[in-house]
Amino acid sequence: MEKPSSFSGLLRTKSDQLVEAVMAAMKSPAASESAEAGGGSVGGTLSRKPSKSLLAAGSPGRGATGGSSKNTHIRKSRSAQMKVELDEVSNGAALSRASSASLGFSYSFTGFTIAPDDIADSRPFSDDDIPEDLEAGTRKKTIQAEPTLPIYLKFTEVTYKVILKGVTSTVEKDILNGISGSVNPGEVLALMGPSGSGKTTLLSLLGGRLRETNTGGSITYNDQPYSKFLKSRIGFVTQDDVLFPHLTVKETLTYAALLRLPKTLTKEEKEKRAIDVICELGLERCQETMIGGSFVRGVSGGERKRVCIGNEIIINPSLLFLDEPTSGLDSTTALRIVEILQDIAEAGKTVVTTIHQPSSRLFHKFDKLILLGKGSLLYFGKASEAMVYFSSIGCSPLIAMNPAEFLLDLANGNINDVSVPSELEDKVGHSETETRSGKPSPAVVHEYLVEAYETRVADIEKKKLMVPIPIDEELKSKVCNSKREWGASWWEQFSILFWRGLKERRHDYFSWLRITQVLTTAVILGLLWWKSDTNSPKDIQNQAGLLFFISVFWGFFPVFTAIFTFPQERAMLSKERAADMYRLSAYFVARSTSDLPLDLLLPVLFLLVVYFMAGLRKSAGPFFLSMVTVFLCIVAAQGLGLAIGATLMDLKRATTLGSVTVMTFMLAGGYFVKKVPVFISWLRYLSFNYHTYKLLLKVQYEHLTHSVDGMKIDGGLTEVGALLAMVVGYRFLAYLSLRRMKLQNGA
Ligand SMILES: Nc1ncnc2c1ncn2[C@@H]1O[C@H](COP(=O)(O)OP(=O)(O)OP(=O)(O)O)[C@@H](O)[C@H]1O
Repeated sequence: MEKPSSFSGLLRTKSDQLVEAVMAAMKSPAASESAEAGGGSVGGTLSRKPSKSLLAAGSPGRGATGGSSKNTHIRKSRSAQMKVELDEVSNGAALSRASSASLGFSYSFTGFTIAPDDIADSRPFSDDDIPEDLEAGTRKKTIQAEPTLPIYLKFTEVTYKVILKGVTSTVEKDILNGISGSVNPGEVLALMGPSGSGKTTLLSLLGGRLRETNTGGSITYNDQPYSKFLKSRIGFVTQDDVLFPHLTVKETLTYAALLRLPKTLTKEEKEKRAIDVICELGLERCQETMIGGSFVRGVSGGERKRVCIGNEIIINPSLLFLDEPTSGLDSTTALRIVEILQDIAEAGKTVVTTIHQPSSRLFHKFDKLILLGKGSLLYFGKASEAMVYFSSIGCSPLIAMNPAEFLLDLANGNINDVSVPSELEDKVGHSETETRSGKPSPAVVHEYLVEAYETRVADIEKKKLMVPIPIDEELKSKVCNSKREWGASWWEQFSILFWRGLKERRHDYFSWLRITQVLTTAVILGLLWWKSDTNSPKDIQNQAGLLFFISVFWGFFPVFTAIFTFPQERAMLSKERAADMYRLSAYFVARSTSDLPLDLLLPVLFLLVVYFMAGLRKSAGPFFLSMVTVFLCIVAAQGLGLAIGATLMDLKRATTLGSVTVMTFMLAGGYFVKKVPVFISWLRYLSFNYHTYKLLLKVQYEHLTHSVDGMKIDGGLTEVGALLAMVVGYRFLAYLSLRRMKLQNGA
């Protein structure tokens, strides 16, 4: 084919041809079929590569179906005739091709107007959006070209309910009521339905992310139940973009590659894979840009979504689940994302996606469709046959509308612009609104649609699900393998997570605010205790106040910084653990040590200022021992913060408990209360302030006295032992709490 002078030039030429083809289609039913067939090739030229659904829509088989349903309608009424034309639009896809080719201009003929939604959806790709090499056809599309284990997903009579506990009673709520369907390698299944209809719940169940006792029915992968093996074969893009805001696009994908790709690949090969995914998703221009978040400006919403998809497709998954990948994106970006999904499916993967309100262009790109309404199945089958099915049960749009909009209206029970069969019209109730509108209530429409699907289609579809999948037993049994395959050894995981943690928090790391805060406190303390001496017991007591403050200061801050560690990363941890990216122990050790360098640098600066300004014991030994004591206090206090955060996983509750604990430990630290009742005196042994204070007293005054202000100065080993036990014990508690969280999530 002759190369057009520009991409938009090509589109304009083809759109003119399409307008003619569509006009011919509108004039005669027979001509509509030939127009469709002709349109197929045009549509193929329009998309960046021949789209499966467009080509399929142009096939004689599908055209014939659209034609026969149309003839039935023509015999009915004038409004039915209108419907016929609309059916032709949606089923034959000729007009949808025309609308996508019309590229933003509206046209009206024979009383038919392209729906405004379609026009809005028909914005052209800008030439800038098309990478030059791709446009010229020199770049080979490589998305996920490597073969993977094909996975056939089948689900029968899937149910899910939640138990809602009220103050006085417990209520069971059905979220899904017997959903059945299937999707094969090479296909994209779209889950559609109004908000709250159960799309996310169904997707989570299919993706193995929701495995609770209150589920029913069967979900099989190559006719086998879910196994741990699948965790590393499934990509799951969640509705919310869970990414580290301070990593760049390239860093995000590189760390994902290093952690998730199999050990058989070298580090260089994994890094190259990340670059390939960047190119394949068209993220080259923003690869060095930070992801960004609520407070940091970063990549755009569409780019962020593509990074999320990249994070999952980097492992070349056999099954890819996406929860509303196009929400909040403009129609052109949404189209690009759906085209990427098509590419992935065409490479032999199985793709399931929820979608809120796709434009007509997007709708025609899905192979299969599930329409849910209030947790019940209203339609499962080929997306291209959805309109035919609803026509067959007497529901068709009365005005031109995007098929997805029509289906969502139906699923919502809104039949304002929909012709309905007489049996449904007869069910108009006596309520004021129903009498006024002359339409049955949404609940009645819902009931009718559920019943229609149950009686006309469900059994046929269920029988199809009984047919064994066409792959050999060896491949089927692979899915049953419950052995986990880690992408990296424990040490590699630790080191990758450690460096990732450092990079993510690099902006915090040398935060001048923190350094200024610590130095200012040190200077104020130095001035208040300026050149203090130890000539008398009273002077020693005065100086001891400074030592107690140091033990409180370095016990307080680490608790409150560590409390945030796990609750803040909860979503990321759940997501990555669900994908078996690393061992929890590797993450835990990396995360709890990656902040240590700065946490230990700040007290050095602090002590250098305070120690010499306040005139503490001037020799190297006491200085370094004081430093080690403060280090021990910090690491023990951090342990407590980690344990509280990991146990509660809720910042509000954790900070409340943290402040009560820190205050109690400070009071039991031995400075304020001298005569503690015996029954509560054990509390001081739990206080890191108490042990730190005793050690600091020992370091400063053991050569002068045996006790300071009633505190006995002794060997110090007990205090060191107690602090070390806290360092390990609190961390162990934090680790166990994280494990428990994992079990609760079923990940
Ligand atoms: N754990 C739960 N407790 C109570 N209700 C729940 C729970 N999980 C889901 N639901 C309810 O189940 C219904 C379906 O939720 P789901 O998130 O699957 O809907 P959705 O179709 O994905 O909605 P949206 O399009 O708005 O994301 C909603 O009414 C939701 O409130």
